[in-house]
Amino acid sequence: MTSEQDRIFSKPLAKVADFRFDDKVASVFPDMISRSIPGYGQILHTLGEMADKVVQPGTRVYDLGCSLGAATSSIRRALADRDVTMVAVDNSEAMVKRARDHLDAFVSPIPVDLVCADIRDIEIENASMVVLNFTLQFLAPDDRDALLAKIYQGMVPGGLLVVSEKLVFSQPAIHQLLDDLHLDFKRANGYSELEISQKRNALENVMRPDTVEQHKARFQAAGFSQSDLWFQCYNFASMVAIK
Ligand SMILES: Nc1ncnc2c1ncn2[C@@H]1O[C@H](C[S@+](CC[C@H]([NH3+])C(=O)[O-])CC(=O)[O-])[C@@H](O)[C@H]1O
Ligand SMILES: O=C(O)C(=O)Cc1ccccc1
Repeated sequence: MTSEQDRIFSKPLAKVADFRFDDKVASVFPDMISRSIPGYGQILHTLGEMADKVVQPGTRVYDLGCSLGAATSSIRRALADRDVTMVAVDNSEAMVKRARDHLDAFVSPIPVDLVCADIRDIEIENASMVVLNFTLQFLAPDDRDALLAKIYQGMVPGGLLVVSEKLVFSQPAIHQLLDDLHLDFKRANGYSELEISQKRNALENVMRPDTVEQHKARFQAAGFSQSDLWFQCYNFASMVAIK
């Protein structure tokens, strides 16, 4: 369960391949994500606090695109001995393999059904909380509406959906400013210009962020009666939607 420093893009690459959640990425993931996403730790902590308020007994909590299970762990810790089942899903075998060890390291009576599957293919049932923590942006844009509709259908009344994402902005000067601040955040966390630009190229075809307006319209189209932003740092945000 050792986690190393992310140096994946530190050497010049002849050709930058599309970013994949493979073994190499999984082995450095905690370091990579905490040095890349401003507010990541704060968001994880708050997911636990939100769970404490909204999760209903006898229901399920879903963590979709769970990677190593960081959001699941935070929520599971906060829920202590509540009568709930957690379902954590990721389609990267490398991630799921390691997630098991991370989850086993914390003793809890709350069972976690850890599934290696595409979140577009799984059933969602009896959910009082669903988390998409930086996952929706990796889905083909055309598949996003259907996923949200499926989540809505599988939730109990009063259930909470949390969606954290990188954002883009329709106003170009705002976009530039917030993107620059994010790049400074990565520099301050020790990433070189080469690492930053090669990773950016690798993500170009794989991660397609939406505007906050697109997210809000999607929540509404899926049926959610209320939604809003609860956290933003630069071009990274987390939103809540309530059934
Ligand atoms: N269609 C899909 N089906 C299942 N999993 C998918 C799919 N597409 C992508 N993934 C998975 O979504 C995760 C996105 S990372 C989430 C961080 C985590 N939530 C965290 O709170 O630490 C975010 C990031 O790296 O920026 C990866 O593990 C992918 O394998
Ligand atoms: O690194 C970045 O610039 C990102 O936008 C976020 C990210 C973090 C971890 C894996 C993939 C993307």
